[in-house]
Amino acid sequence: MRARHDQHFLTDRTAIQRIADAVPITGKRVLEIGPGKGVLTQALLERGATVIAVEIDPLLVDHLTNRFSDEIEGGNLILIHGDATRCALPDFDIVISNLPYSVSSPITFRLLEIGFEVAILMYQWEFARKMMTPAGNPDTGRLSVMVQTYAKVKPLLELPPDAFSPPPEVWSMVVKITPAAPPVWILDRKVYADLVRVLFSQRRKKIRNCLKSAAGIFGREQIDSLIASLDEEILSQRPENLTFEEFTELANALSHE
Ligand SMILES: C[S@@+](CC[C@H](N)C(=O)[O-])C[C@H]1O[C@@H](n2cnc3c(N)ncnc32)[C@H](O)[C@@H]1O
Repeated sequence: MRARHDQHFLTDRTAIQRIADAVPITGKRVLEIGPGKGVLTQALLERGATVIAVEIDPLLVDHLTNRFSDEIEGGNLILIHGDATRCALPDFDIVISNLPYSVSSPITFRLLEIGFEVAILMYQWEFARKMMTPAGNPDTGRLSVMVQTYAKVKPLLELPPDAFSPPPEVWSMVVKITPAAPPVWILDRKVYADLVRVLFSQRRKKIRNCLKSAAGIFGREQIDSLIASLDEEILSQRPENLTFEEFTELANALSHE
């Protein structure tokens, strides 16, 4: 049975230290999503960070409130009871979290939209691999294209199920995500995000048909003139075959200057 709220608590002491030491955090505002019982929170506080911890489970919020009453009172820990996919978040510099795996995707998209200096995040192993798959590869998808358009992702640590209690059924991977300028200038980031979403929602279709079915979003005239301007070589590709430059070229052609 899957644990409620993905509650698998990290017990491997070396892994906790390596995650907390992955980037310098003294004096930084660190967002931790899903602090659980607070093992990573403790390590982050010990390194001189101000931690903003967002936990969905009221029982764990009570536990954290008791465990860290001094740090909360001193302003070093801001504890938020809420759903990190949607609750209001104060400003932060860095994100360090052992994420709840069932909401990895919406949380990652949200963090990229908000922006951060660097993120050290633990994901389900397969999810992390997918995120690092380059464009133009059969395994690529909306997540990999969006993440790699705006950031560099580097693997840091792989963890077996027995690093957690209770052990999950899957392996985990910690990655470092560093925001970076897109390879090609994107005129309108919303249009780019909409286009990538639309293309990968029909990933088995060719680009011509994907674009035709997106007329409701971008306008019939815009889509017709884009299709008329494109080479057959692009129109007959599938989304997974496009490069970052080609996604940008299509999105820029649909953007208003
Ligand atoms: C994999 S556990 C990690 C716990 C802790 N960081 C650790 O390493 O031991 C995920 C944590 O995220 C919390 N959680 C699940 N969904 C959440 C959400 N949408 N927003 C905030 N916290 C969430 C769970 O209650 C749980 O404490």
